[in-house]
Amino acid sequence: MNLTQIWQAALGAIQLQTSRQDYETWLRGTTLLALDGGLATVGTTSTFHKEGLENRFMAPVRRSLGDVVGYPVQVRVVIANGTANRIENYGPLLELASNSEESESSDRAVQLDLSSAMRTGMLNPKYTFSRFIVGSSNRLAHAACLAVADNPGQHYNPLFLYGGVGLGKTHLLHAIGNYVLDRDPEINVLYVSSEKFTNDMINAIRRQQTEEFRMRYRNIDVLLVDDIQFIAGKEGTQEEFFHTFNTLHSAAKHIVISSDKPPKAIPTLEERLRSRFEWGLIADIQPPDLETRTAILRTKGEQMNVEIPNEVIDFLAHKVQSNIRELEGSLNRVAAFAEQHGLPINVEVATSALADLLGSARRRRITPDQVILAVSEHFGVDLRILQGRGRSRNIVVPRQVAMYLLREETECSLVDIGKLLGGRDHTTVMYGCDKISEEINTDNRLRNEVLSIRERLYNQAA
Ligand SMILES: Nc1ncnc2c1ncn2[C@@H]1O[C@H](COP(=O)(O)OP(=O)(O)OP(=O)(O)O)[C@@H](O)[C@H]1O
Repeated sequence: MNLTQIWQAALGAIQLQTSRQDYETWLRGTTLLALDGGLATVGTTSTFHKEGLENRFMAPVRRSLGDVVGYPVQVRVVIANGTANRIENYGPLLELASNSEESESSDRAVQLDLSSAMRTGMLNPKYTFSRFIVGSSNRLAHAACLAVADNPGQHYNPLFLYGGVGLGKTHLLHAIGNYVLDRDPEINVLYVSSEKFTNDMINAIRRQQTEEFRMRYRNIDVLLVDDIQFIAGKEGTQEEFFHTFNTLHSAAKHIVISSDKPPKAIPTLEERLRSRFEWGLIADIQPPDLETRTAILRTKGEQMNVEIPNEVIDFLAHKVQSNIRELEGSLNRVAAFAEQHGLPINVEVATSALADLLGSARRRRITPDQVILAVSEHFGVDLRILQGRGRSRNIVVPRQVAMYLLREETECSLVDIGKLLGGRDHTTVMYGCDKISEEINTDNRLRNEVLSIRERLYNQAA
């Protein structure tokens, strides 16, 4: 076995003993760099991750590695950049991303000279690359946007960004526009939401100005379209956008599109548009990890010129996990609350300022029994059958949904889940979790079932 294979095998064993969140945060981006005379060198991405691994995971890492190689090993952790496999596949992009000094200085220029933003009339001068914190959740999207901004019309055309609410899609679209204009004010950049595109088109038809509308949209060098999912189901808009897309693309003009889901998962999107959206590069933005949330809070605090103690940053970063807009909002709220009441910023004050938000976070303390019961009631499947050995078809999906929700909503490991659901093997559990997690992207009915069980769980625990 080579180092990668040894590490994959060891990680597989560690994954069984840790919660999903811990695995994703501390172990996923690591690599085995060397194994020499019983000393294993494990690479991770930051001091923060190194300390986390050393403090919490040395025993399982040593044990699992020892089991794989068949002799006892000592482990040391080092910081090695670019360890995540997914990222290594994008070497040229990363080079650009790490070499972004130039973009930072030009971003500063954009902030000082607001005139370029005024000229376009719609770019937010604060949404620049230098104000965008990069972490494992958005590294690919950021690197791809920087590559496009550096050479519009060249690679990754179209660039399709997708991700959940408040994760930075709009910020990145504006950052491309700001960067491009800062370098060359003559370039014709247009940022538009798909709703605005639709309204412009409807107005043009009403006023019999469709030629002007087409001229406007088809003479652009860099077209940035936000929230394309709203175009779904609107046949006339899709038709018009299809022609706009073709005209721009064939003239080597750049198109960057954002959406809350990948092209395949946008319902009622015409096939010819879907396939075009897949021509270039599709990059996702995931919810930020703890390290990125911490960095965002630190930077926002500095930008607000307010000193935020580390324990408050840590507190907020743990409480608000899935939406950067909410993360920023919580920081603003704490600062405003402290100022309003003449109090210092500390964890106690933050707890008071965010009382309602923390109420909703408490809801998330869900037990495995609650999950199994909620799934059983939702699908009308007897608890004993759900937790039994039977494999009839009508049980398989509810049981896989239970596996998925136990993995997502509780601290259960794959092995624990297997025990709860009829003494199943961890690979069966992993297969079930992966299957549901993929299918809810494309199967609306299943997604709604999972959402409604989740809602029931959150309401119960509130
Ligand atoms: N990586 C980041 N670094 C710094 N700030 C960020 C980052 N990601 C998002 N933000 C900030 O979070 C807020 C929400 O981001 P944005 O509006 O770009 O999200 P979005 O993905 O477009 O959301 P929506 O789906 O609601 O349109 C903005 O103020 C943005 O500046």
